Amino acid sequence: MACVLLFGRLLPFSHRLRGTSICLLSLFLSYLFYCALFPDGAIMQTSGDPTPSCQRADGAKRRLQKSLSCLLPSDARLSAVEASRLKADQRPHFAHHTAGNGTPSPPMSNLKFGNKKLPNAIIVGVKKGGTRAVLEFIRIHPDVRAAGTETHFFDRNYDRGLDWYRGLMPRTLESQITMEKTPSYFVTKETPHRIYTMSQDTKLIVVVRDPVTRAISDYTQTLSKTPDLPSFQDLAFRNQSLGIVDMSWNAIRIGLYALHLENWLRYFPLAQIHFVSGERLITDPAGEMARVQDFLGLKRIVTDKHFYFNRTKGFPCLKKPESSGSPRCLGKSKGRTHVQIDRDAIEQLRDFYRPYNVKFYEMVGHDFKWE
Ligand SMILES: Nc1ncnc2c1ncn2[C@@H]1O[C@H](COP(=O)(O)OS(=O)(=O)O)[C@@H](OP(=O)(O)O)[C@H]1O
Repeated sequence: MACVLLFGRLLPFSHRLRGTSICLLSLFLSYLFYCALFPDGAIMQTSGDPTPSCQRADGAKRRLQKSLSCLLPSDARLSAVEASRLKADQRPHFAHHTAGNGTPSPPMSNLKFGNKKLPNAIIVGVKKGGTRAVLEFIRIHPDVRAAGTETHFFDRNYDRGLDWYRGLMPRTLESQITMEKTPSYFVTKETPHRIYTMSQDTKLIVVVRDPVTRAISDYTQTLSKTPDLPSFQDLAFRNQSLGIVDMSWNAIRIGLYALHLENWLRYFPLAQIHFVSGERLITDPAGEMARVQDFLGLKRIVTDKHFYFNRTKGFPCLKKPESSGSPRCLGKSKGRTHVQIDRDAIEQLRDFYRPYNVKFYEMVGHDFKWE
């Protein structure tokens, strides 16, 4: 427009006519060029996000993927690979998603930004079973978003209310499921009823591990924080020569899986609880994660191509993601060298746990072979 006015002032009419035509033609060509570059209006969507990586447009396909991920707040942002998977797999995994949680369905306009929702699935235990590994492995699935830290809502923070709890959750798209993990839930008496009150459709995951190894792992962790702790044997036995185990010691009590499970089965059917083998999670993480994905109604996207065995750590770690970053192993507090416990004490504990383990195998219909 400025161009037309300028010509109008400076040039005679015939020149003006020609100048105006050139001006209009160049405007028209610019418009055509713009349309060819941004055929889907993606530029409108991404322009709201000042992140440089979101403004880059290199290729129509990649731009489409990016436009989806750029719509999310940074904590909910997906990699381009995840975004394309998400588009390909938009089926609802949890029919009860919203109604079951008492969370109203968000209006369509909110979908692109995601909403904080109460969890659909919770890893409820057990402490030192491998809960962090399961959470970190499942959350690479594009249809899963998880609270990073343990919320302890149903045991320590219940008085804060469900809105507080929901506030701790990441934003999710309607097709994504929300998860959290707090291992102490499994042994807290009130928790099953409280989760049931939130939603009786909540899916529960329990990572179980040989209770003797679990107890030693638990003790090793406490010792690392409290160096003057009494010996493992002093805590584990009321009278070691008589083989009387102290069931009131938490590290022992947590391993009585059959007893704790009874409490959960008062509220949830067995089919709604999935048990992950803590041992197989280390030897075959992809196999265990395939079962977790099936249980959650997710497409099997986390597979053996995501893992490698890190010899230094002695555990499976996550490979470098396609987009960026470096290979990821769990932190130093996962996979500690255990305190040496004498063989007799271990045998005594095995004898102690055997009937509880057998009962547990019967209850869940699976032999975990903790011998
Ligand atoms: N991939 C991988 N990397 C590291 N560690 C792994 C992994 N998979 C399972 N584990 C086992 O997880 C144990 C810790 O369990 P949790 O994460 O449930 O511990 S906690 O309750 O949250 O403190 C931890 O126990 P310790 O070996 O006794 O430290 C590990 O044996």
